[in-house]
Amino acid sequence: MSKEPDRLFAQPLPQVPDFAFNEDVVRVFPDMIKRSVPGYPTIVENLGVLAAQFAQPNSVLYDLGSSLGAVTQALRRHVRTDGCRVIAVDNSIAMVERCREYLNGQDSMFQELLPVEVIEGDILALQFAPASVVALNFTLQFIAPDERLALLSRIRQSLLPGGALILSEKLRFNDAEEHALLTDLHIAFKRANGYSELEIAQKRSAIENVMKPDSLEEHRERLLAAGFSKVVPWFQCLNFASLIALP
Ligand SMILES: Nc1ncnc2c1ncn2[C@@H]1O[C@H](C[S@+](CC[C@H]([NH3+])C(=O)[O-])CC(=O)[O-])[C@@H](O)[C@H]1O
Ligand SMILES: O=C(O)C(=O)Cc1ccccc1
Repeated sequence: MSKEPDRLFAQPLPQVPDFAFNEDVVRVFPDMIKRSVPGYPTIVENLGVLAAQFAQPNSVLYDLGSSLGAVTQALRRHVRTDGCRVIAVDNSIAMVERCREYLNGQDSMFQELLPVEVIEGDILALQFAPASVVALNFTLQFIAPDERLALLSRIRQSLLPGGALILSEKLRFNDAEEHALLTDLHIAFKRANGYSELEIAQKRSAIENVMKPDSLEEHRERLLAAGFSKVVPWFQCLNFASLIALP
């Protein structure tokens, strides 16, 4: 994957455009997500470990909003269950092209990886096959809030017994003090990773219209409303968390 550093918001912009997963973002994405999301490498690596516990024979593992395929590759490395295959889906053409290149490269270096198909498409329009693992790793927060319940319900319907949805998201907090503290600590994390005050401010204004985080309580209630029976948080670092939802 590209090692180009993220300097997308380093210069003052007369008007900060809404954030989009375009070519410019794709080029710097691995650096951007690692320096912006506390715990990201831990979440991705352990998603593979978790998935191996839920994978059922002859089923599909979905990586929804796959970006450059980091989660897909963790699934392919850890899951050894017979007859499993991974379907990665993203609606950014730029992401999908680079994702296919990356995964092809991995195929030429390692044997025994699960087969994978990378689909360019909207996860809201996807026809789900019977699935044992569905990963939504920092993707639901970019889906329009009024579409989220229907999407989770369709995922729930596609899940096989013994399977799981793994949902990672940036969190918002209903308690104003808790929200302010964790937001400040996230800014400190970004600063410690070399982002300037200008970069932090411009990125914040770029994402505010396109990325709408929910609280942990909202996630839990919506997952239960979608038909999941149990919601178990397994990771939190500052205002970023990952949940296991069981069918
Ligand atoms: N409706 C949609 N349909 C398909 N894809 C979508 C949609 N909306 C957004 N996306 C895609 O969801 C991804 C979200 S990034 C996921 C990181 C990855 N999971 C990772 O673990 O590296 C999260 C982030 O950058 O914070 C982008 O690639 C979008 O194009
Ligand atoms: O950068 C941030 O503040 C975030 O909340 C995370 C993020 C990471 C990558 C793309 C968009 C948002």
